[in-house]
Amino acid sequence: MSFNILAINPGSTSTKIAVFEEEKEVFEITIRHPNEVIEQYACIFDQYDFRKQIIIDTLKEKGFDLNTLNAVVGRGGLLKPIKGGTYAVNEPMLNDLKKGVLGEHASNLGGIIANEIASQYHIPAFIVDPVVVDEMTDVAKVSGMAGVDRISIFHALNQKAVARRYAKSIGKQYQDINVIIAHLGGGISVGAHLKGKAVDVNNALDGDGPFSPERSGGIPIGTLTKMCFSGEYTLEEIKKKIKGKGGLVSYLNSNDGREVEAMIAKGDENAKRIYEAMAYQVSKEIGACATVLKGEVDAIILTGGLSYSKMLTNWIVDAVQFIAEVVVYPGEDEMRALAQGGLRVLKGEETPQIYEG
Ligand SMILES: Nc1ncnc2c1ncn2[C@@H]1O[C@H](COP(=O)(O)OP(=O)(O)OP(=O)(O)O)[C@@H](O)[C@H]1O
Ligand SMILES: CCCC(=O)O
Repeated sequence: MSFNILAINPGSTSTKIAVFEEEKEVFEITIRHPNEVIEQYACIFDQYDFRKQIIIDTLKEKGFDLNTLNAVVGRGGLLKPIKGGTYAVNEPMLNDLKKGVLGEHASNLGGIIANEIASQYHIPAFIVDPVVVDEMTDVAKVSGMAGVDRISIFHALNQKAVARRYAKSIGKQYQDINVIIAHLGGGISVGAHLKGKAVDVNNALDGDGPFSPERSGGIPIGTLTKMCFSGEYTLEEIKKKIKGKGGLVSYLNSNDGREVEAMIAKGDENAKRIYEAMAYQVSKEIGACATVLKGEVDAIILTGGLSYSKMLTNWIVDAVQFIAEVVVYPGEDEMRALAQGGLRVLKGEETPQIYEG
């Protein structure tokens, strides 16, 4: 018997859906949501009906028969910290996704919508490697200020998918290799993966690690603290400076690597300095991860949309190739990773994990 899986990946400006027949992608569709539509909703959960309906309508337009599905898999969101793997959607998870226990993220809707569609067709719903996957060692969690722990929030789904892909390419299992993975997207996360576990990674959502197209990354906290108490900014304004209007946006008013490269091509020296600084910070973070793995690194993997950029990846390769071979997997393969996570459970290769809440 072959299994059919619907994968749902809600992002900040789009919802991606894909149908897989086992490993084979039948189709993938990206439904874009213009800013003026998204802005009508006060919080992520308020978008639930609109996003669910648009998925069902799109599948109908495509002539796809939902009765042929064996499972629905959604990208999981800001749950309480959990270890990696495939999780069956359950009540504690739905409650936490609705409440946004760790905050608002479009992927909070993934599990909720997957569950709604799956229950109509009496099939299981799963989430796979949500952004809160936490495999950090105890020592990595110490921040330097009692009461403030370092937190693992990163592109777990894509990082683990590319780690498995690299392992397969060298005839090994993810559990047998040590890799450093830099996901270079709208947000940037750099993870040290030790034998199948992301034992250290920067929190890509909250002022930690390298800056990214839209996020500030870690910045000098003394200066930030003064800004916070200057009376010049509201809490919301400061949060926006860290996430949304930080990074490339704050310096160059663009979150698009291609636009920045066009500025550089026209001779804009400041654009070059900032873009190179982003590569510099990513390289430094990779160097830090090499120490976490005590120098035993099989490969450094660059992935995410910015990895399409030769300019950026060349700077990084130049700085870190002394550590290990650098492999570039541009873009992301999250839809396949979601489907594969569901498939591993349907085939009995993995037992679904239970979210305790
Ligand atoms: N060929 C390219 N050259 C330079 N930059 C590129 C290229 N293709 C995509 N990018 C940049 O990649 C970034 C988006 O990456 P990606 O699509 O992985 O992000 P996202 O999915 O929006 O966010 P995230 O990866 O954090 O979830 C943008 O800055 C985009 O301009
Ligand atoms: C933190 C991973 C997902 C994102 O960048 O939004």
